[in-house]
Amino acid sequence: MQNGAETYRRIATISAHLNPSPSSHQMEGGVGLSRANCRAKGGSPGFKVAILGAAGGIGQPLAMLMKMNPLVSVLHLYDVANTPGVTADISHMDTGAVVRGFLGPQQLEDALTGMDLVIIPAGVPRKPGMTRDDLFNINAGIVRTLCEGIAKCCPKAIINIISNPVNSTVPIAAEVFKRAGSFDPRRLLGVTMLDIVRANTFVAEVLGLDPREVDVPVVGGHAGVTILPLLSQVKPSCSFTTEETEYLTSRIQNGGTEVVEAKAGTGSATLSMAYAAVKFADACLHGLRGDAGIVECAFVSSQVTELPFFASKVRLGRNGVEEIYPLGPLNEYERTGLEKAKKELATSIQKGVAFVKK
Ligand SMILES: NC(=O)c1ccc[n+]([C@@H]2O[C@H](COP(=O)([O-])OP(=O)(O)OC[C@H]3O[C@@H](n4cnc5c(N)ncnc54)[C@H](O)[C@@H]3O)[C@@H](O)[C@H]2O)c1
Ligand SMILES: O=C(O)C[C@H](O)C(=O)O
Repeated sequence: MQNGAETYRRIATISAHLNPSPSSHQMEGGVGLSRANCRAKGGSPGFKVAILGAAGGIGQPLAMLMKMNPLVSVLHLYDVANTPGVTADISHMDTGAVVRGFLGPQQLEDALTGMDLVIIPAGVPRKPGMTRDDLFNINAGIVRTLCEGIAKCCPKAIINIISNPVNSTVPIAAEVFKRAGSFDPRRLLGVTMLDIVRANTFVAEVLGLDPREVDVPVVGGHAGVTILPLLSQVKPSCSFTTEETEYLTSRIQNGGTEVVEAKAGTGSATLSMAYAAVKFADACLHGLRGDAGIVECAFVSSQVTELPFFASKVRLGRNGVEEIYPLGPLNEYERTGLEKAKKELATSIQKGVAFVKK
């Protein structure tokens, strides 16, 4: 038997579906706001997550996978195009998270207010022949604007930056937050998880193992020689010939280009990236929840080297990055790689900082 409140909830749901507010571009599963409020009040406890660039090649599968994450209670999908369709589609999945869509800059603040975690895959991808740095001119401005919104509306949120070039967009975000007086280095993380996912896969192939059993630390940054796999620290413990080391290092460093070339002008990695982004976001949410022993590699504000940002293993907790681990013992091949990585990283970091300061 239905009680009065339940009957009211059902009538409100049906009426919202039949009479969506024509003045509102903000979408609750494509049907209007009253249903959103109704469901959100009764919704399961969990974290509020926003995806900025949610209608893109990464954004869509990422939104789908986050809708399946039991730690997420509210999922905000923001883009400058196509969010109504993506929101309507994803909202029909019978999982716990309430989905709301936001379209265009006027709705950015609504999309961000109250968020615990903001994931940013907004921006243009590479075409064959381009470097990630070639994306700087367009993506730098996009990341700056989105981070200005974050500084205003959810300055305590954990930020996962996917937009390339990560080696510059993370420093851009940091400068924006510093200017706003809200920079907390623990809460800003560049997503390098795809490098780890690839490294685990390629190393497992060489070793004849299940990739789920393999753990390869990848440090430095997220472009070319700045992607530095530490093959001497692979778990389970193993060794590689010089030929294997060179093959694996090159394949891991060029994994993104391998996909860009295979996609022949239609974009870069989207599905494996969405998988990696969710793996990383899920680790951040487990940290936020207070789970112990959550360790992943990420590109963060760091003192592991003389550079202000560097990717290495970090422990995630209630405040984001709780601890940054040193690189551990490196062999001669890795030490040479580290010097090359640092040289390129220094330039990319400086370029990002200068972009906001100019
Ligand atoms: N960190 C990594 O490992 C990694 C991996 C793959 C791709 N990427 C990067 O992720 C970015 C997105 O790739 P994609 O394949 O999803 O591209 P895409 O073009 O398919 O999607 C990008 C989305 O961003 C949206 N967008 C553009 N400007 C925006 C703004 N101002 N605010 C909000 N949304 C905006 C677009 O409308 C589009 O929906 C690229 O920069 C790519 O290089 C990073
Ligand atoms: O390679 C790209 O441009 C996208 C991304 O950074 C990747 O590593 O796949």
